[in-house]
Amino acid sequence: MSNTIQRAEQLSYEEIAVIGAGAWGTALAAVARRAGCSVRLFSRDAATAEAIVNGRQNPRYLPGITLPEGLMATTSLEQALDGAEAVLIVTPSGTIRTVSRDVAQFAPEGAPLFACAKGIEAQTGLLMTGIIAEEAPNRVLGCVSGPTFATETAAQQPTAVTIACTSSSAGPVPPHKLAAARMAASLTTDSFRPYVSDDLIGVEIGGAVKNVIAIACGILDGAQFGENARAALITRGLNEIKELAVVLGGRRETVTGLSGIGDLMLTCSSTKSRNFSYGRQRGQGISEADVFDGKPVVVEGRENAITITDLARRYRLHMPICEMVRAIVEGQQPIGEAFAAFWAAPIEAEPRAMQISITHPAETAAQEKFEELLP
Ligand SMILES: NC(=O)C1=CN([C@@H]2O[C@H](COP(=O)(O)OP(=O)(O)OC[C@H]3O[C@@H](n4cnc5c(N)ncnc54)[C@H](O)[C@@H]3O)[C@@H](O)[C@H]2O)C=CC1
Ligand SMILES: O=C(CO)COP(=O)(O)O
Repeated sequence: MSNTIQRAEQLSYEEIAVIGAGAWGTALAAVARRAGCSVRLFSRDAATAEAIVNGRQNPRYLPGITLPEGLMATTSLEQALDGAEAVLIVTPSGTIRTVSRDVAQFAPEGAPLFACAKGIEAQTGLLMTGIIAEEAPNRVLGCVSGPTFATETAAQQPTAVTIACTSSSAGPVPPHKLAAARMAASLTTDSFRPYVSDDLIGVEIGGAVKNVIAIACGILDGAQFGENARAALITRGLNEIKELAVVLGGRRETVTGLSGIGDLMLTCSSTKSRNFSYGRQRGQGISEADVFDGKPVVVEGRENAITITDLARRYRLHMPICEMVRAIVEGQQPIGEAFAAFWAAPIEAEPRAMQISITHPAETAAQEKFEELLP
């Protein structure tokens, strides 16, 4: 056993509750269990809970992966949270308000709550921890984010994440710093490596915006625009993440970390990503109704293209890639037209955000070119 893991064991939480037994909740629960914690995983589906406890499998979300021994699962939220020293909330971003309201009822006082979903709420424009702060006040809040496909993490392939925390109170050891360090220790194994940060906003913005950029990259891939274009979108997308993070009070350098460029690179270049796959299918000409053969799949960037651009507009910040994805998912513009408008933006200094101009002379030619390439 390495020194790092021995040190981590001393700081680690003993009892952790994980809320949400989908792909990522189950993978994180498995990591915490392998790191030596006692873990109770809440599943709203009885068959999933039963399969985890008795078969060490989650056949619906992580087929073929053997989970660690002793991982408990339950359909009772109260039981999952009973005695928990820390809680990981791992349901899709659109459910975080109701889930955290329920969690607040049963989570022991003082237990920090960590958001593991990626997104921004419609109407309020709040990040995940902002929502949790409203529903579960007076708690230390944190998030776990980074380049992490659940299947790889659950199969114990090397994975690194950022854990960020904040709290309003201070002390000799600020409680949020301690919580971040303790959660990092609780998730440290030979294959899982957390890094800590105190820039909650910067970390959460990276996770939310990268899903939208991944849709854009998927569309390009599906329409066979080539890899030069993808590299350009990733780079310009990183700029959009940075601009929004900074405007909201996050730090520029966080964007160059795991939760920023790390997650952006991963999600924008792999069909393991649901957001990238969704975009790819749309780029191949598959209609909104027929993507994923009509099956319900969590594609947060679709909704977040709207929530993020709404938020950016409030701050008079222009996010051209997110605006383009919004125009496509809302059906305001056909894909070729939306890309052409984006691509024909006036030339300006590279570090600045690009501006869309509907009068740019290159627009018509670019639009024709893109329409030619599209199916
Ligand atoms: N799958 C992945 O590789 C990763 C996912 N994430 C994030 O984790 C979050 C969850 O995603 P996944 O686990 O992949 O989704 P998933 O679709 O695999 O599972 C979602 C789970 O949440 C449960 N759920 C939905 N609504 C609920 C509610 N109201 N109460 C209790 N449980 C509820 C579902 O029953 C299901 O078990 C998302 O925000 C996603 O962005 C983050 C990193 C990696
Ligand atoms: O967040 C993820 C990887 O870090 C998972 O991405 P998708 O939701 O696109 O599958």
